[in-house]
Amino acid sequence: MKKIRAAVVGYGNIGRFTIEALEASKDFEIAGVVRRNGAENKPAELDKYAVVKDIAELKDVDVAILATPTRSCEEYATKILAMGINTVDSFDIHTDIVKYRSNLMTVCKEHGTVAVIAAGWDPGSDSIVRTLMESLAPKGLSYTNFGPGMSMGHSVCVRSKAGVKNALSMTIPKGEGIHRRMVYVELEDGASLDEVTKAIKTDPYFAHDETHVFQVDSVDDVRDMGHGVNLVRKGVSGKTQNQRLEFNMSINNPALTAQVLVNVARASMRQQSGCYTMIEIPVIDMLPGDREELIKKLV
Ligand SMILES: NC(=O)C1=CN([C@@H]2O[C@H](COP(=O)(O)OP(=O)(O)OC[C@H]3O[C@@H](n4cnc5c(N)ncnc54)[C@H](OP(=O)(O)O)[C@@H]3O)[C@@H](O)[C@H]2O)C=CC1
Ligand SMILES: N[C@@H](CCCC(=O)C(=O)O)C(=O)O
Repeated sequence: MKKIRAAVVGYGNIGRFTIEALEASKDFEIAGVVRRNGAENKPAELDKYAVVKDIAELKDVDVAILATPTRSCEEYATKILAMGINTVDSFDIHTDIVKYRSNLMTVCKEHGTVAVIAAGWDPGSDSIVRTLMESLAPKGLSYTNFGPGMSMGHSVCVRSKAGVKNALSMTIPKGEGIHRRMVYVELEDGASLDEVTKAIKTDPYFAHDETHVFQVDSVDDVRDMGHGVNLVRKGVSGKTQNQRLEFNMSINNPALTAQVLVNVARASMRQQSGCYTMIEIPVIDMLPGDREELIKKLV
């Protein structure tokens, strides 16, 4: 059976774990890795792969897995979809997803391609769990409680601020879906902690949460990429009250995100052209293998 040829765009945390997830998936082959500086300082583990500056240098790519900062996803996706290549990403600014979907929908329809967006674990697999819980108890309240753990999106956001050399943003659950952000920054020489703190606290990633910023000598010394979630819903099925539903997971954040990206890359090959979030795709399309075998095993 023909393998799906995937390119990985961006080789940071999610990019590294995406290569591992692709290597572990028998139905994929790696077309190459796209990096801003191409093959310059190519890491040893990428020896057997093409590392290029532009995806146009790779042959027969079916799907590009965007492992870039969320704020760069739209630019990469728009360009790559227009080349006739599907894209998947883990865009995680919840309030901008509807607009992003609408923008990419137009590009996908014009070029006959598929984009799967907001496909990590939150947004992503948690979105599917929230949808399922809401269907099981249509009236009621759901809460998504993260961590404690490292938010990759918030850490990327802090690293993009002037004067920041490296950063870690920890998400601390305060209950009922409210979180505190504990941010650890390593500063460039001469950078002002006050100015960096102001830039962080006014960014939409942080503006709505209690946020504390601390300067450290080495982010590497304090970083741990573990994270997790506790999703709860208490509600009403039909006319019956007090239905309590819960989903928990404790994970390595980039490893889980990368696995989801590979799953939706596979699913992208099975959809009509258009832009999708994970709740719009049949979950079975995310798994490899024969459909009837999967039904026999899982249903
Ligand atoms: N939905 C979800 O559940 C989750 C979503 N995410 C999202 O994944 C994103 C990536 O996280 P992570 O892998 O930790 O980030 P990293 O900073 O480690 O990696 C991003 C990579 O993208 C490339 N890149 C392209 N454009 C830029 C740019 N303008 N600035 C910096 N790097 C750029 C770089 O690779 P190169 O140098 O090779 O070009 C860089 O290493 C986050 O922004 C987050 O929003 C993460 C976890 C969960
Ligand atoms: N999008 C998150 C994953 C979900 C956890 C989260 O949103 C948080 O810790 O704030 C991430 O980038 O790590």
